[in-house]
Amino acid sequence: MTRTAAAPGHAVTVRGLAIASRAGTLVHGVDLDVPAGAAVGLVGESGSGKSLTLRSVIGLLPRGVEITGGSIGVTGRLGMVFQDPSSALDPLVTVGSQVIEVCRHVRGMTKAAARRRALELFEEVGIPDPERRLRSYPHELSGGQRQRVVLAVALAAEPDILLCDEPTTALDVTVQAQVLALIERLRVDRGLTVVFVSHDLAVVSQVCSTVSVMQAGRVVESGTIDQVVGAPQHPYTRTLLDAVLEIPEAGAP
Ligand SMILES: Nc1ncnc2c1ncn2[C@@H]1O[C@H](COP(=O)(O)OP(=O)(O)OP(=O)(O)O)[C@@H](O)[C@H]1O
Repeated sequence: MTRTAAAPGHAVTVRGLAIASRAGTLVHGVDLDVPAGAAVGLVGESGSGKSLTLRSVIGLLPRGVEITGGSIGVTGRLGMVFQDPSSALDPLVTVGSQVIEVCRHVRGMTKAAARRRALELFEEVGIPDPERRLRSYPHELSGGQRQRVVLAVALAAEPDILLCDEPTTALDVTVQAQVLALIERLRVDRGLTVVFVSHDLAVVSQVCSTVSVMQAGRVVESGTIDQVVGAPQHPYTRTLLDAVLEIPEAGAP
């Protein structure tokens, strides 16, 4: 496996990525192009290889799973947001300290500067009463607020590229929409590049301009959201779309 810079104008370029465990190949020759500043989705059912593909970009594969072929190009600093905000945060440390730690150790700030920065980051991600919230423990916050804290922790390292693995799946629908809107605002305001993994094509459509559909470790279709949702070419994409269309609209009879 070779690690290089991304292709010109891109934040991430993956070519022919193969990932395997002792049991066999899990991801087969995946290509992915993520233009700088864009939001690109990876969608597919559980086990299709989305998470392993995303994790290989940041070099965080589980034990016993390794990259066996291909190349990954990255230009910029990477940050990652996981599905479950509870496991991403230390339950015994105040949420403010968790952001301050990153500012101090990754950005080399003094304690006072790191605290000021943590306050700014809490404001940026829309945590109400941020001064007081800095002193809260994770269990004292709602799921949506915890995921905002997780975003603040990720942003504290000043990433250029945010890798999101099902960041809203554990949240109820209204809160999910708020967190998706926040990710979109952060992308626009900060010029972040976003790679967004979800099993839900509707969620990906809210954040991303292009999407790759994965099935059984392969990309079976990719294109703009309009192309993939409007005129799906692969039968598996149609199955994913049908699953979305079966969900009744809120307030529908
Ligand atoms: N630690 C591991 N050891 C062995 N196989 C694994 C490991 N993690 C994942 N796999 C296998 O790799 C394949 C792809 O998993 P991956 O987590 O990328 O799928 P996914 O599409 O992200 O699904 P999910 O949303 O459930 O995480 C699956 O068949 C899974 O069983």
